[in-house]
Amino acid sequence: MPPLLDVRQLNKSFGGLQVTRDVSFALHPGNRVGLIGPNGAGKTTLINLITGVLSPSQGSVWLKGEDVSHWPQPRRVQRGLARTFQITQLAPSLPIHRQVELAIHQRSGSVNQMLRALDSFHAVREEATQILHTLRLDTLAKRCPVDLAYGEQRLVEIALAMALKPQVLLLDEPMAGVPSGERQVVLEALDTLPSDLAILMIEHDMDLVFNFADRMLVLAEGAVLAEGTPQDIRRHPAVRTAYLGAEA
Ligand SMILES: Nc1ncnc2c1ncn2[C@@H]1O[C@H](COP(=O)(O)OP(=O)(O)OP(=O)(O)O)[C@@H](O)[C@H]1O
Repeated sequence: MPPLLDVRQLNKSFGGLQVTRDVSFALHPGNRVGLIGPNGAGKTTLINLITGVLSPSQGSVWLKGEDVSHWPQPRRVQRGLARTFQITQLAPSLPIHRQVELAIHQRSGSVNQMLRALDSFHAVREEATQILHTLRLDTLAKRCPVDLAYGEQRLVEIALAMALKPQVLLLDEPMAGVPSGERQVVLEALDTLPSDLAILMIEHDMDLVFNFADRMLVLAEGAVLAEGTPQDIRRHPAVRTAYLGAEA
């Protein structure tokens, strides 16, 4: 079976500045891969190339055996790719259950259909309830993001991504801005994600990413500096010098 996500020798330049250099890696069902690198290493650019915000200068992106390098973002979502964002993108005053329902409607293409069987609305409601339950957000279903703690808002972002039924999930700094008292809730929710989902996590919180990932990818100056198990990466001399420094 082809990988769920296959990134092949990706290169991206902005004018004379090359920010992605020959990056290749693959994700298979159940993989938990951590993507780390110093500021400006090219992590966000790589995510943008994978999701279709940017087109590669060279190289290609494959989803389930199909070259999607020039597909628009929504078509990549339909093929099983979802992402969360570094900064929360939630509608502040819409109850979270509604937001998840809307994402499900969007996935199933029914958001613009005026005449629909009541049954299908019921099914969407049930599915939204299930997603919120899995992420332990059931008690907050009727609340709006504006009334939630920041860590809870990050979980709603993950719920919205899960409503797209992805096979590959890109988590862009899920802990960004989450106060220490709320981190455990986020950690526990990440553990509830389906085991066959392939996840690529960008995260500056080293403890989190090293615990979460079974494989690490280290970017430096746009290129893959090292790849391996978290244990290998902690010991890797070039990574220690270039990135982890005193933290290693
Ligand atoms: N649209 C653009 N035009 C020109 N240069 C860009 C553009 N987007 C990113 N860059 C440059 O590409 C390099 C990589 O940026 P990128 O945001 O991908 O890094 P990053 O690893 O995500 O950094 P951070 O951890 O700070 O978010 C940086 O030098 C940045 O200034």
